[in-house]
Amino acid sequence: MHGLSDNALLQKGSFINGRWEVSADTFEVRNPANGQLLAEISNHGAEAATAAVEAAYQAQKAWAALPAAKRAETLMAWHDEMLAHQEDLARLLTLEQGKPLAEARGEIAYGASYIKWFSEEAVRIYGDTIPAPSGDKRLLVIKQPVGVVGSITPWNFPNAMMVRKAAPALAAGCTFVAKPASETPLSALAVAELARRVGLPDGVFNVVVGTDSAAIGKVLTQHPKISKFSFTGSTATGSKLLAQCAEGIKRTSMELGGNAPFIVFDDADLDAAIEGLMAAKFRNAGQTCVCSNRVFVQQGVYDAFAEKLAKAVAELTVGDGLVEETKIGPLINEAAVEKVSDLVSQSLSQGASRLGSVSLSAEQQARGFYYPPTVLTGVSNAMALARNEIFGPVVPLIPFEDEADAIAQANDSEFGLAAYFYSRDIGRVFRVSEALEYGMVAVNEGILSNAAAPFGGVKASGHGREGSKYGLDDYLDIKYLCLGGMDK
Ligand SMILES: NC(=O)c1ccc[n+]([C@@H]2O[C@H](COP(=O)([O-])OP(=O)(O)OC[C@H]3O[C@@H](n4cnc5c(N)ncnc54)[C@H](O)[C@@H]3O)[C@@H](O)[C@H]2O)c1
Ligand SMILES: O=C[C@H](O)CS(=O)(=O)O
Repeated sequence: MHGLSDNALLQKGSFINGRWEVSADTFEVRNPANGQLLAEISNHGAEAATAAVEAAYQAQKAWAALPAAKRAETLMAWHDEMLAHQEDLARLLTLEQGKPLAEARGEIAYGASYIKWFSEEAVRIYGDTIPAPSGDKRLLVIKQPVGVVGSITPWNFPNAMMVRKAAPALAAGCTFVAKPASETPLSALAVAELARRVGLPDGVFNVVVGTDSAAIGKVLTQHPKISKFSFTGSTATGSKLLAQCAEGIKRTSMELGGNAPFIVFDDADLDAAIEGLMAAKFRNAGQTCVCSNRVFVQQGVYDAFAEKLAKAVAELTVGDGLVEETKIGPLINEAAVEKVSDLVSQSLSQGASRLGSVSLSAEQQARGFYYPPTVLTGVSNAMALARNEIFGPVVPLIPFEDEADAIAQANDSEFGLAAYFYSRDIGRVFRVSEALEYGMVAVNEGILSNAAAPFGGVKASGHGREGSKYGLDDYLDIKYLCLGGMDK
């Protein structure tokens, strides 16, 4: 079915306590490229989420008591299975989310790299001894898993966003209850099937699927046996869920929305900047949290850069992600197309101009949720495209005068996730990197994400870090031990 080699990877129920649970009530998953029905998935809610949390709680102490090397071994087996089934996982991902197959393959490898990274970190959860203030004491610090983790993730990276949380959680000795987006549950369920095959103990990793995200979310943010909630999604939803977590003083990680500036100084290598922008903007048809959202170009190179960019964008092929030549797949749904269209219309009415665009075929206009890659010039930081996360293949070009102007405009946003700039001046590289109010800054580079790096934002883009040596801290509690009477 659906061209899979291993049809058992297409699961349709929730994965709770090591078992597949199905319900008569179902919801549809459809291909955004053509509306094809892919599967009817069990529509679970609060009851299933509660059962998953209880199972995770029962499993957590035994999982944490395993030697870290044993947890690491199981995680690596999970990693190996993901790569062994990379093609099927990528195909499922493209079918339900729409991104080109090559990008989907990349997402599977990216997700697996977090499992590998944290299988290696699992055996390096060190504590401290602290010089005591008096001879009768010894001071120690140990780190312990926070407990049961609830997780909710978005549709744009349906494999990697969930795995990027599960890997450190399980490595730390926590257990995990995930709710994927109902637009794209198949990828999460396939990962759960691989977890079952490698022998993750029952209850350690659970996936609950359903359309009543609020009901499931209430359990994952407020159940007494939930210790930590980790969310990736929009800032609006993150804010709601953070408030729900506050009632029970849950630990949280929030990976939220972005509005990335991409700054091209007049001393930049323009061809390198074009290459970097094409990567930073058009990945997943512009539907990533770190996509460049506002492109600031210094006046002296504005026209030359705009001309080069228009040529590069005109080469982009739009189509079904399963077609190897496709570079730009569909957006996730009709509402996403309408949102991008509205932002472009508003900005044009506010004075922007359309420099270039790619034509959609009659079929693409009739079926699927396609939006043509588009370049707009004469945009200002006050226009709708600059004030909102576009989440589509649209590039607004905004001119700037000098370094101070670029920094001021780039920082004029409530978001603070990723920022990019191109300059060959080492003094400018340090001045601008330090002045930008973002959690991540890429210099002369368009792709900054990898498992070794601390991924996360500041301001309305959230808190916490995923990946890197810092990533485990989000799933560990620090315990201070004070040993007295040591002089007797
Ligand atoms: N910072 C990051 O790492 C990162 C990564 C990917 C996406 N994002 C952000 O996610 C957004 C796009 O994803 P989206 O449209 O799916 O976001 P969204 O916030 O609408 O949905 C995210 C998840 O939250 C669930 N959800 C929605 N409302 C809920 C509620 N009231 N209670 C519980 N769960 C609820 C959804 O079902 C989905 O699983 C963009 O803003 C993007 O920037 C951020
Ligand atoms: O959309 C958000 C993802 O975190 C993007 S990335 O693949 O991690 O760069």
